[in-house]
Amino acid sequence: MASKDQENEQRRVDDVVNKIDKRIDKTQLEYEKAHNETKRVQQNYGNNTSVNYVEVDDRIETAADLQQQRGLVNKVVQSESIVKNQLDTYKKLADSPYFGRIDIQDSPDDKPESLYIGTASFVDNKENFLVYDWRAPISSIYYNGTLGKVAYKTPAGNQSTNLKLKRQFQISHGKINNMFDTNETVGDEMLQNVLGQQHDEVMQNIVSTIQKEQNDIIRDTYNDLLVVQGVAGSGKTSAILQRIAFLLYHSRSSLQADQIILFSPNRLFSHYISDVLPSLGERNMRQVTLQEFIDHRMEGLKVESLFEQYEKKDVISDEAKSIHDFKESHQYMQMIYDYVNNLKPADMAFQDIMIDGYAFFDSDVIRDIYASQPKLLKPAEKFLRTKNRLIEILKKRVEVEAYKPWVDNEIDQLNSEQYHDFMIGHELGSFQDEDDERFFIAKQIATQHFRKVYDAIFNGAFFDPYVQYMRFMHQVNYPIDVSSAEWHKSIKAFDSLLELHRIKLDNATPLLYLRDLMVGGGQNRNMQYLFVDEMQDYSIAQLVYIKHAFPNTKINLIGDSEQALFKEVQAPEELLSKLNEAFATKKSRLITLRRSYRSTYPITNFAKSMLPNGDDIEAFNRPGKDPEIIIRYDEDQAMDALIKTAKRELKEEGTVAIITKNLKEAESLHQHTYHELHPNLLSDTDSSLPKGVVIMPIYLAKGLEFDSVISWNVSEENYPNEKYVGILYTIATRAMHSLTMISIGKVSPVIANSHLAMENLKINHSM
Ligand SMILES: Nc1ncnc2c1ncn2[C@@H]1O[C@H](COP(=O)(O)OP(=O)(O)OP(=O)(O)O)[C@@H](O)[C@H]1O
Repeated sequence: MASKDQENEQRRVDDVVNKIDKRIDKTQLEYEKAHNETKRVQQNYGNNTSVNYVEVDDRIETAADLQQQRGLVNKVVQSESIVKNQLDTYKKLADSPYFGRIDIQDSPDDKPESLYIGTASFVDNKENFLVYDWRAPISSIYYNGTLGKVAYKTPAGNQSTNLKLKRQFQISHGKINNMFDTNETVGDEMLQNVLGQQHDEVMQNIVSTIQKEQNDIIRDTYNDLLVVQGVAGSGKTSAILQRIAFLLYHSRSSLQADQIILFSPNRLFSHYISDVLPSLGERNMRQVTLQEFIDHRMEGLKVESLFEQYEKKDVISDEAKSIHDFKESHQYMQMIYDYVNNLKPADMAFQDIMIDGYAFFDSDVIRDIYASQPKLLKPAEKFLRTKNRLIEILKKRVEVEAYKPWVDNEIDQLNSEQYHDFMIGHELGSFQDEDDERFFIAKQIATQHFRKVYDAIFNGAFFDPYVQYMRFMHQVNYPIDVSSAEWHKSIKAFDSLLELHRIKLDNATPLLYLRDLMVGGGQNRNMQYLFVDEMQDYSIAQLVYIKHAFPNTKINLIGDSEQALFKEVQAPEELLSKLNEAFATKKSRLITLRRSYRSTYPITNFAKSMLPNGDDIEAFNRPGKDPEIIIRYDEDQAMDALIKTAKRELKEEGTVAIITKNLKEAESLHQHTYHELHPNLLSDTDSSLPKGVVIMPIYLAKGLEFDSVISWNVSEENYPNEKYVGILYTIATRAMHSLTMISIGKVSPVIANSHLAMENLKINHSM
């Protein structure tokens, strides 16, 4: 490219940066003004909150005043934060104002127009767009179109134009470091550059190099269910984060960041992606792991984690596995739904509400109240009405009780301080006579006495969801390959675990579903978008429950069936049809990403050769060294090799991860290498990635990436058959630049049986 071009472009950059700098100065002043205003109002509010409360009238006035003040504080805080955001955005733009340029010509008679695209818009004082936000409708041409006629969507309908030039820039500190003209959607040269860099502690946005298929994911506003199946490292997570930024821009007036929820695989991952949205000028969405979500709803019970379930996977019998699969199916959830909706009051697990050793409300009374509700109401509505009725009865009972001698006795024994406490909010003389005042206190004493009953009603404690779930299991049609003995054993096991306040994960979601359907609650109707990353690790039952919990959301499920650690691979189309059925969605779309960006060409080629359908994966052409396999014949030698390799990699690469099959292995490695490597052993409670060597079981490495990966003990003994391909594939694809595998003894057939794999490997028998 002629350097003249670059000079001209640099002049434009200088000019734009100059204007941005001036805007920064102006905005800085506005910010200071807003900040001072906030301080002033807050101080004023502070003074007002210390007013005298003695007189009732004063109090009312003060409350109204305070409310007004509080409103004012919120308003100024909000304006300050808007100006602060603007300032941050301008500062980012001043460093790198844009990354793309498109020249378009609507008709041959028009002069081509040059548009520059960056992470946010910048408009000069004369309303000229010097930079277009990457999410503006016109910017989609940059990501989608090759030169020639192109179409793009606008709120007013489809438009078309002629794309004459597409140029990419790498600008930092206001200087163009690189620029390329390209006919491709976003040229590989730029990608090579970005991908060749070392791993950052946190994930970076991909705004300047979004690929066409990723752009389809990002800009979809039509479908209610979007399923993205993409090979490892194809940018699924990157694309959905960009999508969230896009949605927040697209629906600015109706969508807030906290109306979007992302289910992420673990806390490390949550931390890893936490910078992407802020780097695009947006607030982070809500994030939760499945474990946190279920634990929160299962107060009081310890729920088995996905990781614990995974650790036990190897030792489970075929029949037990059938039961497990059954409980994780859509069919099982549907059975629960049908069961709940056809349940007769006589079969409901009501229980007495007890106080002082007697049944204040007998379960039969409760049952009768429930049974007297209109037949057509949903169970949860009947339940709510039952609660209301019980409260009514309780209130009447409290009034009657207030006249009883035991209450009189208690009043007589009150000291003056206790008496005064009961009178708070009621000035002396506000009652007609002494009896009136005494009754007022008597009612409070009786209410206090029956508080437990009130709480039990309020919390729905007159219904036992665990017993109900067991009754459900007793009557359900379990799969034919499961014997009656095994099924009943599983019910017993559920019961025994419950005694210990524990529950297995495959029972947790159906139980929660049953409870919510029976008693209501558990639903957040405010949430608008649901994202589930690493969806292959979720059962359909879990997804059904999550959707039930966020009923008004558009659903986005992102995953890679080949990386299934916890269950078998499922064909994406088959999965989509199951999901469509489970969610009853009308508008759905499956987007498949086949190109893998994370790893070098040799690593991706090796990883894909382990898979039966690996040829579908397209490796991005980034050169690098061949993966290496080190074979040793006893554990000590293997450990030596591991230490040497880790030291070497630490010198050459940034982050080094030793990844194991399970926690036990990780713990043992940590112990054995501690003095030599000072590694960090990561657990599922960790929320940030330390520097240096890290050791972790594969399920904690989900969604993450490292400059160098060492896969521990890929032997036949450890990974005996193709059931383990998902684990080995996931481990290999965490590596960006370097992959080493260590085997104690014969290598796993998953690796060895793939002739391509062995051809691609550098095999090392001595070191
Ligand atoms: N268009 C792109 N431009 C630049 N980098 C990209 C692009 N797409 C993906 N990448 C990079 O590739 C790597 C993998 O991306 P990401 O983690 O989003 O993939 P993934 O499909 O979610 O992976 P996995 O399923 O293996 O966890 C990241 O380093 C990301 O920055």
